Amino acid sequence: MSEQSTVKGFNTSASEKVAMDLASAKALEAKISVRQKDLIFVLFGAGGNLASLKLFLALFQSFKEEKLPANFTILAVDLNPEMTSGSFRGWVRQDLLDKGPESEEMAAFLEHIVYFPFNVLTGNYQSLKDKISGLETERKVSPNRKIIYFLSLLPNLFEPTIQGLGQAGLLADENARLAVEKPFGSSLESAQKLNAIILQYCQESQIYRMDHWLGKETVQNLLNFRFANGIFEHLWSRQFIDYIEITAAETVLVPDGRGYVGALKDMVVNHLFQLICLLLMEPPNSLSADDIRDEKVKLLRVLKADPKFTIRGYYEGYDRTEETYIALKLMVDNYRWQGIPIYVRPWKGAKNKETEISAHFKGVPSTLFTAIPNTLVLRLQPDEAISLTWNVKVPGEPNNRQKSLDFLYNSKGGFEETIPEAYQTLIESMIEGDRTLFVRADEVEAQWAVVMPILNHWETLTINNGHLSESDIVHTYPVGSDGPTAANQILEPNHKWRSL
Ligand SMILES: NC(=O)C1=CN([C@@H]2O[C@H](COP(=O)(O)OP(=O)(O)OC[C@H]3O[C@@H](n4cnc5c(N)ncnc54)[C@H](OP(=O)(O)O)[C@@H]3O)[C@@H](O)[C@H]2O)C=CC1
Ligand SMILES: O=C1O[C@H](COP(=O)(O)O)[C@@H](O)[C@H](O)[C@H]1O
Repeated sequence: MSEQSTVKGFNTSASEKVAMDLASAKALEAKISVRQKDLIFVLFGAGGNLASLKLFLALFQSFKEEKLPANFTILAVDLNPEMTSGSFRGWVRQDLLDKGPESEEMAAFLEHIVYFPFNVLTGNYQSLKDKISGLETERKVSPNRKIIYFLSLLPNLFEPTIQGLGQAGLLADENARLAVEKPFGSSLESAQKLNAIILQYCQESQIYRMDHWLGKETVQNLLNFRFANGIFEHLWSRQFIDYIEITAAETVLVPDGRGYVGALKDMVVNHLFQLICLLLMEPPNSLSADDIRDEKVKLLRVLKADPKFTIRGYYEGYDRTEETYIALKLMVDNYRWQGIPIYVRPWKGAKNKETEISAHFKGVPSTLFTAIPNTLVLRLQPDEAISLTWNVKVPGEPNNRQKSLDFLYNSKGGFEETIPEAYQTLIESMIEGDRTLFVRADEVEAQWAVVMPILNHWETLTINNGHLSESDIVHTYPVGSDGPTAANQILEPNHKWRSL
């Protein structure tokens, strides 16, 4: 009989324990190897929103958890020529204090930041190169250090920056990595152009295209949910599922700043398509970055959008043109999913922030019971959870009542671990050189190809011909609502949006 011990409430056999010990030893080995290789993290747009909201916090958290190399420097690049390393550190310090308590590690972390004023459009990249060489000497950085160029810039600055870095020879270095924030282009053509420019100067293996949703634990958990549990995968097809619904409701309104591109380009062509891929793709041959991405691309190539099944909206009081709401009916033209609608609807100005996937199962034949079909809800944020509705007999009555069986992804569900911020996970993966959570060039292009029929159709619309169909009108909706009611028109009979 095998020796049993209890780990977090589960019985664990000796062989399972050995496997767990080996996994922890491997993780420790990876951590040690990351800490031993020096790092220069060149952050373009270091004074911007994303840096302030997420990036410095993520870097600081990794620093506290000793997941950054012992010798690392953050070269913070931004426009302001008045700023010095001292004043910039003060800005970052205040930013961190706005989000959490003072801690003894903060001063030590800030010492690793050096500010460099540089205009990516007009600057001389040789001066950036010299700055980096100077830091390497000053800070005794080893010649085989890693260097990450992280473009936290508005998209119109990606191409000139990559060209500048490339022409200065900064990307030719085999230890150089390039991280590019979304959006990757604004159409298939522009995405192809951006990819071509990137690939002119780098190998695909050096590139980390960021979609921060891939760093979310609940998004990663989609693979575990599907491929580590025997029960659902057998039901995961057109035979048992009636339709799938993805809701991404945000309370925030469109920020005043620049760069909002509308719900389709901002949310669907990256975050929501990534969810759809992980949810519907075939099992990958392995968990390697390329095996997973191969399956995602295969799925994207059969994902179909139709402008006729699209509803656009913007919230009342909005004074710009890009839609703040979109609802789409998508179809997957393959053996497993043919005929099953995938409805998606992201919007801003919702009552609550909620991101969830609902798989609505087919009902039972109605000869014995009247029952509500089962729904499996994967709740990605906030209050991460998995919930299954089922029908149960009401005591003393012949009827059924719908109940739900809930698993909470927190301490109540048996997880004491804190869920890391997506950007922390992504930055650590990038340092380790693991590209699983990043988007490949062909994946980006396949994503854009799905929505091109919609974008092309929108281009051809003449707004004032008086005969616009529902799918061509941009509907309004009140802030705090579930979006325009016109979204019901793209649903097939007996399908319903879940109410929030
Ligand atoms: N904010 C967010 O929550 C998210 C953002 N993203 C993506 O991250 C990227 C950055 O977004 P965000 O931080 O919001 O943008 P911001 O405009 O806030 O930040 C960009 C920074 O770059 C600076 N900058 C502008 N022009 C130049 C230049 N020519 N040379 C050097 N620096 C320059 C800006 O300075 P100045 O302000 O003085 O112009 C600013 O500090 C975008 O691609 C966005 O789509 C992705 C996910 C979420
Ligand atoms: O990339 C983006 O994502 C956010 C939503 O991300 P979340 O982590 O807060 O769920 C969205 O508000 C923003 O418009 C978009 O660019």
